[in-house]
Amino acid sequence: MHRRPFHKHHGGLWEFPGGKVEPGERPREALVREIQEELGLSLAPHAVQPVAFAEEDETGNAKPIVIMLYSSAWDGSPVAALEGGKIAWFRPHEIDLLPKPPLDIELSRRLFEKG
Ligand SMILES: Nc1nc2c([nH]c(=O)n2[C@@H]2O[C@H](COP(=O)(O)OP(=O)(O)OP(=O)(O)O)[C@@H](O)[C@H]2O)c(=O)[nH]1
Repeated sequence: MHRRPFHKHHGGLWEFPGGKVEPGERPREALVREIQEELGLSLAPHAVQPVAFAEEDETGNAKPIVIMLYSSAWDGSPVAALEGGKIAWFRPHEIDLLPKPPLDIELSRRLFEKG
């Protein structure tokens, strides 16, 4: 998990590592790029598999955020939180207890199949 830098939106909260899809990019290409930039890890695009998605409530933001969660195999170990914040490994029951932004709460429920 990645703890967002304190000065940013949702600062100090733990999220699944990733980032925004750039124009002209496929979602999984964005994930491979973001994981390289943020963690220094190379993912093979064919090893990346969709797991779940979560979307902001439509009654709120006029452009609701959608976050797609993928799983992947990889080689090596994450170097560090290369773009700020902190990274750490947690077991599922520990992820449950971490303070997280709303969509990551939903994604972790889906990932660990709690409905
Ligand atoms: N992970 C996560 N991010 C959320 C949620 N809701 C929400 O508005 N966001 C926002 O979505 C954006 C995610 O973009 P990002 O992962 O590239 O984060 P970032 O702050 O490094 O991006 P930026 O500095 O380029 O804006 C952040 O501004 C984050 O605050 C949520 O539930 N989970």
